[in-house]
Amino acid sequence: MIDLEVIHRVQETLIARKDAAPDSSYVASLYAKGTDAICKKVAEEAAEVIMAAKDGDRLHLVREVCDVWFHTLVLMTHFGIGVDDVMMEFRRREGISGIDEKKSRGTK
Ligand SMILES: N=c1c2ncn([C@@H]3O[C@H](COP(=O)(O)OP(=O)(O)OP(=O)(O)O)[C@@H](O)[C@H]3O)c2ncn1[C@@H]1O[C@H](COP(=O)(O)O)[C@@H](O)[C@H]1O
Repeated sequence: MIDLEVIHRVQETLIARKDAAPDSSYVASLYAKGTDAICKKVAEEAAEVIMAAKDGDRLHLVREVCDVWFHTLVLMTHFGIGVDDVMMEFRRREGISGIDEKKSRGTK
């Protein structure tokens, strides 16, 4: 299993891009366009994930999922949310997952 090191590394780059000139990189230009433009990219990439899921090409789907994760990471970084914040939320949900498992078995 590959750990989350790569995502942390990419987020470090995204943090550094906050101080970069808008025309110096793709991410810096997205920050300069603002929240609406970043959200639009997330929505576009999510739509592309759906299309890839329907065309049945596994590699295409992996690449589109990577695009949506990446643009979500840009959005998170724009709002000062770290990878660890989301990992903590996953861990919290793991702690309550027993309740959901019972529900899915119909035992309440
Ligand atoms: N992981 C990525 C990554 N994934 C996708 N993209 C870019 O996201 C853009 C949008 O993808 P699209 O499929 O919509 O392509 P497009 O139609 O050309 O894009 P638009 O003109 O519509 O915005 C493309 O330009 C991709 O190159 C990425 N750009 C950067 N990264 C990472 O972010 C770091 C910082 O990037 P820069 O700020 O560009 O140096 C890089 O070192 C990488 O690690």
